[in-house]
Amino acid sequence: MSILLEEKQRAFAELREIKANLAARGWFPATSGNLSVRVGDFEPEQFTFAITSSGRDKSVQTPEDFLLVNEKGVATEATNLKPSAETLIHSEIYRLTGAGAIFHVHTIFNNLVSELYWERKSIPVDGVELIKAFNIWDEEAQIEIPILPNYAEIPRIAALVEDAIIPRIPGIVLRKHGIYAWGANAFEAKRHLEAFEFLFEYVYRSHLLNK
Ligand SMILES: CSCCC(=O)C(=O)COP(=O)(O)O
Ligand SMILES: [Zn+2]
Repeated sequence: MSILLEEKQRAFAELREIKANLAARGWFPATSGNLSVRVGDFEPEQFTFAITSSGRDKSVQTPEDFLLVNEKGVATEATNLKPSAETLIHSEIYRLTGAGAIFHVHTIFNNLVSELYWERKSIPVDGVELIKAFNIWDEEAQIEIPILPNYAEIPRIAALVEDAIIPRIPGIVLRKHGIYAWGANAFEAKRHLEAFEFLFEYVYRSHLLNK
């Protein structure tokens, strides 16, 4: 699949902007986190996406921050850059959802609630207005946000994604690790990520209040 230079530049510019925005909130501590945006045509078995390079300080902007990879996570252009260590999780989410963008961050609140609700394997949220950010408009909606184990081997986590995805919930949490939030495009993925983080803080604080 050939990607036009223009499409690549647009994707990198989008990632650069979202990276700076999320970094300003402190959502990439210690080089953690990764971001991707899909580029070009999509078929579940063949697609391309732009993703952050691995291990870099995501709070600084450099010419080496992003690269293009295919659905197997292999670079599609000659480069010395290494894609995110978690690229296979992005690939699997794209394959299964056809999303346009995926953002992954580690925060204190997503780590805390993933442990608090680990045995349940999902984080319950009841009747909070911001659930509407997921386009769920029922009054007093109740949702469950899935939690997966944080295995050291990324392919083992990727293999669990298919069974974990709940179609109306655009995110998955890894235990004591972080969240993957996605959307049809970068605007929607950011809205979803912000909603998840708001809800995690709400869930954690209400747990303390009810103790
Ligand atoms: C120091 S963070 C450990 C790896 C991780 O969870 C992460 O999100 C960043 O990995 P990447 O390879 O995308 O930099
Ligand atoms: Zn991570």
